[in-house]
Amino acid sequence: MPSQLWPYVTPGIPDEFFEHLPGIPLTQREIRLLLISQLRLEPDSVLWDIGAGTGTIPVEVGLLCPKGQIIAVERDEEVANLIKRNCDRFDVKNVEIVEGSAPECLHNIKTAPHRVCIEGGRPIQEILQAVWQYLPSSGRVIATASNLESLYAISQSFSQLQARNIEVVQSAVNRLETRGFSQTFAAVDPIFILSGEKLD
Ligand SMILES: C[S@@+](CC[C@H](N)C(=O)[O-])C[C@H]1O[C@@H](n2cnc3c(N)ncnc32)[C@H](O)[C@@H]1O
Repeated sequence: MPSQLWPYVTPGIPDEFFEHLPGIPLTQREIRLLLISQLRLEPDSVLWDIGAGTGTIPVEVGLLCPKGQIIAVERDEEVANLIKRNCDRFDVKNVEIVEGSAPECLHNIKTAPHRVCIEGGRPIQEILQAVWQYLPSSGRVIATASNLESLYAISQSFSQLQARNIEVVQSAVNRLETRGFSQTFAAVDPIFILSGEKLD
């Protein structure tokens, strides 16, 4: 049953459709689309979204893969409640919210992941190493970096974990905005998206 708020089968929900709290990060639409495409989801994939924030990824993936299962991990209680409200807003039923800090809370999750999205989870190297223990062969991890230190940390971890088929993409997105009397292109913050697979 498609959501009334987003009745389309394609992802790409406008940012302003989500409930958004001041100071709580939200992955902007075009970046979200890149992340979702890199996840290479199957209809029944189990996705762990670590550092789920406003919950835009669980909502989009929940609508895209109604037979899949999304585990949204978020350390902040107020933000975890926001994820729940955003899932309710889009009538998404296949998201379980785990409130806790990764990597410590990961052992509470009952279902192993086929795909893992790590966005903003700190400490990133420890999270990646922990996630790798739960990931089955052919499982896939994507992680984002907004600065050189995170880019290096993720890249080094992938190398230590012997991740295969590594890809790195940097976004460059501009949106037309009205500023005063002008129509101006404004840059969406660029981000690196790294992906790697576990192949035994
Ligand atoms: C960049 S935001 C994610 C935005 C999200 N993808 C969205 O679209 O709304 C990162 C989130 O990760 C959470 N976080 C950071 N470190 C964490 C950790 N170790 N365990 C769980 N959550 C964490 C923060 O509280 C924050 O809400």
